[in-house]
Amino acid sequence: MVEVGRKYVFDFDSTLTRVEALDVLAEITLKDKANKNEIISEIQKITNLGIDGDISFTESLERRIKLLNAHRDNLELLVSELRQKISKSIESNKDFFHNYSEDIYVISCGFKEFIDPIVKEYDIPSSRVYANTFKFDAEGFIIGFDEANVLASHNGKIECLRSLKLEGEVQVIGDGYSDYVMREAGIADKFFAYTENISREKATRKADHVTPNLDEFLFVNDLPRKISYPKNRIKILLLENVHEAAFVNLSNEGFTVELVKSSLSEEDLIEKIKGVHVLGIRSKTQVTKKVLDAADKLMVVGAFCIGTTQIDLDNCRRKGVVVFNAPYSNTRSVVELAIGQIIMLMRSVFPRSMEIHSGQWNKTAANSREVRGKNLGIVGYGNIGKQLSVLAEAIGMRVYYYDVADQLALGNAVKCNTLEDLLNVSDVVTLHIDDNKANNNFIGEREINQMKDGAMLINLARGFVVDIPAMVNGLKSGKLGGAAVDVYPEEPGSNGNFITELQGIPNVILTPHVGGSTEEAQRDIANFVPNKIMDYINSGNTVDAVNFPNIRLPKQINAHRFLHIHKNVPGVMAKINEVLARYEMNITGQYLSTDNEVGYVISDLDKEYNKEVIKALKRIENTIKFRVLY
Ligand SMILES: NC(=O)c1ccc[n+]([C@@H]2O[C@H](COP(=O)([O-])OP(=O)(O)OC[C@H]3O[C@@H](n4cnc5c(N)ncnc54)[C@H](O)[C@@H]3O)[C@@H](O)[C@H]2O)c1
Ligand SMILES: O=C(O)CC[C@@H](O)C(=O)O
Repeated sequence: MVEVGRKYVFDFDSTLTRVEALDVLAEITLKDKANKNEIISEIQKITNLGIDGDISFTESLERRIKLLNAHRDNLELLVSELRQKISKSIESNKDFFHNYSEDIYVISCGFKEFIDPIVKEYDIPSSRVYANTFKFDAEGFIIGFDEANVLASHNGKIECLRSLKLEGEVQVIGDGYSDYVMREAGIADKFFAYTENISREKATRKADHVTPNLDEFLFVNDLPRKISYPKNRIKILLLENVHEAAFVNLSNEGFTVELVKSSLSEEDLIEKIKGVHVLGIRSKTQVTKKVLDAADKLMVVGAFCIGTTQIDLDNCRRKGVVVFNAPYSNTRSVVELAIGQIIMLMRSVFPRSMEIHSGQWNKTAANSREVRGKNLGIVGYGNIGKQLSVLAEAIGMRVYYYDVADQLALGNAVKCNTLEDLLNVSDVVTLHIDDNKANNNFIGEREINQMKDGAMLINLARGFVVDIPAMVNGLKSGKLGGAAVDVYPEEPGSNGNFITELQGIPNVILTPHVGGSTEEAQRDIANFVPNKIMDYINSGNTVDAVNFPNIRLPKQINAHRFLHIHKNVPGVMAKINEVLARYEMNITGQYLSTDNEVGYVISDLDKEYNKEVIKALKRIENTIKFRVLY
């Protein structure tokens, strides 16, 4: 045991449990009352006034007990409900209460009738629980409390703790001002404001340390704990207005998350990335070598989109930074937009719409054609190209496709052996090739000339795949009958002014890179990518990482997990096992995956370990990153 003589004084309501017990009791006793909600909110109001010290505690207790109208028989159900409502990190660190039982006290203004049975399961005996007791009438109704108990009076916790005459450093852990006062009175040495369930400004402002969970408390005290590094210490920076569900998902997991609406320039990101463990971006933010060099803590980059060429994937890998993306979430959205654009272009809807906006009625069938029976050329038959193929056939189009990879035709789609074959035959050409830099100016003057006269060109892939001046010439000369462009060689980092040579050309639909920007897609991405991030941080899983050896692992129970990322050179694995053997660690599972440059080894170990083993593992030559999970 680390610190001899230190004493830990815990509050009960909203600290050891996620709730205020009297609120739960109110739910039980008032469940059949018509005005239940009103009474409960009145009780909560009174509870908060008492906790923050705005009314005397005695008054708060008296008023609540009257409103509660509870009976002794209700207490059994209350205890069983409270058992389900132990704070998450208290529950996961039950061993701490077991191992330090002698040094742990509960001082609460709640009631022993429900606190004792709960904390007993955490090895805190009734003799170290200081709390109020109820008074019952002859029929068993709760009619009051023992007024002689110091805890029934204002700031009673001070007197209670004083009377205990505890020796050694006394640390108080609680959510309320009434816990802080013990520190203010000089009887406790430190006050930890416990915010896992509620954050009370009055308590956090005064605290020596704000602890969002027990993991953090154990971490700062260097005490044994369930997870080696508290999640609240993991900083996540989300840029480019990613869907707020991502913020909610990651915050609920306990991480510290910051949301920024726009992308950041390289210079600003270099400044901001310091201390960040996880970076979330979309297509605009460039994660360059310089950014990575400035990133002292970075473990993961989450691309909340499909494309990843904005990220220096190789340098990420070399630095042990794992990159995830969302390869499927927005594909349907892009496909639906493509279908809409095909129809709008073929019917010349935008010129007709522009005319009428400027006060002109031009009812005509010129340049207005059905899509039924027309040839659609899909370039890039991947996740988007294939879905589009199916939907386009469903509205009667004949689909041709071209892909550098050997892709199986869906439905009646016809595979073209060359791009030229596809361009020659298509009434509409739509681009869905990936964001590989080799695709720069993939469609230029030569390719446009290979298209049918008056054919349409759609680019929903990446701006740089089309030579814009060639496209402009094609449109102005009439070679192209129209175009829809969603992506541009240079796109702004945030909303505002934007100039392109394509502006003002008839039958050209311009959208600001919104192919994947639907509520459905963004919400799906905001679940998908955070899940990947959490899985990596919590278990070490790298399944679906775009730049890293993939390992899928079960969550380990009752084991320690060491994650070792190293340069893939001969002998590292042997050295890892040599160190583990030297420290007599028993390996219960070991997983290795490598690529040309990097090796990723996960070792599960079944016993308490000497901290020196960690230093020794970090010292192994060619180590890139090392992390202990639990
Ligand atoms: N506009 C938007 O908002 C938006 C949204 C999502 C995706 N995208 C972009 O759409 C594109 C397609 O996405 P996906 O998920 O279908 O990708 P994918 O990787 O599943 O498919 C791309 C296909 O293109 C093929 N390909 C690559 N280069 C080629 C070339 N030179 N010639 C022929 N085929 C080639 C690949 O073999 C692959 O089959 C990507 O560039 C992506 O970034 C844009
Ligand atoms: O949302 C974005 O910024 C990019 C959308 C799209 O281009 C993608 O790569 O998924």
